[in-house]
Amino acid sequence: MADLTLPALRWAEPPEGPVLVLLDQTRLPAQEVELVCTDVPGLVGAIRSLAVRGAPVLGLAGAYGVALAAARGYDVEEAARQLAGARPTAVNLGYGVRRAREAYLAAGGGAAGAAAALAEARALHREDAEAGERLAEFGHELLAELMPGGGFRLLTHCNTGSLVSGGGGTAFAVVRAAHRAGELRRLWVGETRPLLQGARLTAYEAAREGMPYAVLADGAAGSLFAAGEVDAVLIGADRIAADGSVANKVGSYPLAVLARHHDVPFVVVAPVTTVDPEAADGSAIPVEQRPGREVTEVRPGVQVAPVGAQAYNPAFDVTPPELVTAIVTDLGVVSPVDRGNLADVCSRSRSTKS
Ligand SMILES: CSC[C@@H](O)[C@@H](O)C(=O)COP(=O)(O)O
Repeated sequence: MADLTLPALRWAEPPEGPVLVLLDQTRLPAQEVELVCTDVPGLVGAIRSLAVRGAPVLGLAGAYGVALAAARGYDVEEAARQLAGARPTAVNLGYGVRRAREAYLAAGGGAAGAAAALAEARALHREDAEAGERLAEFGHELLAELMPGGGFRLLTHCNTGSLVSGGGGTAFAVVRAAHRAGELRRLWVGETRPLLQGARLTAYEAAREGMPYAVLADGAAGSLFAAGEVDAVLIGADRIAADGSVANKVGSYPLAVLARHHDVPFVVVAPVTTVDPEAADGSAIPVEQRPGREVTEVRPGVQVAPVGAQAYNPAFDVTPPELVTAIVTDLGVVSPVDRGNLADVCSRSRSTKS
């Protein structure tokens, strides 16, 4: 099977010095353009503008960002602080920064520290790709248990494919596994207002894979459920609290409510690096508020609301554990209402992070 995954980022060492090369996700699907980051402010800007986005790959960007700062002789502590603060919700960003920074310090800084930070970023990259393979396997098995016989009609939100990871992604990796097994009847792709990660990015990845997919306006999800057209919802996560509350792209929570009303499984797919055992519940998860113009404009400079309109633009919402059927992690599938089980995953996650 051809490898259709897209490298969201890569480290390169041209003669002018090391760089982090990003596939600029703000330009997809119209253009496949690379964005070359030579310094930390450039990378922080790319993270904030969503040129690179999605929880696991933010962890990689953070780790490579520390390696970049170290390799180019910048102040690594300041770089780590700026990178970790670039976006607040995805716990993976701080995790990636921390791992590379600790490797740098443990090697004594300088050139040895720079080499250690890069080696750590590369290790995280490999681990994330491996985690994606396990997510696909466990998630695919879960689909077969929930809906024996295949022919799945799956609804997803935002973008969770290879653009968000060092490998095949999270929820989209499960969809891909079902598709490759000939079991995907339809992938419903929520457009994901306001920045359209579903319509622009998930549809782009689905098209590359030759999946039977259709894009819907977010507001059309209700009538789609009512028509009995959805067998399961599969989404990713930016941070999962210890009680199983799931922060993900805004619009996920309404889908969970709809899924419960229509008795449809609502499944979250995320590596354990996305579990934050220090967040006791959803109220402890910081939700990023983004500029109102993302809502009042259809694209930069093209206003759809009256000039001066106020806007409410949280980037994420939090789904309470009682609405989540299952969380597929790379260590296994857990039910968030079974607290003991999730606590066990959290503690295994903690030991792999230390
Ligand atoms: C593994 S992908 C899970 C989430 O990171 C994804 O669904 C999401 O909400 C990304 O939001 P974004 O604002 O595009 O970074």
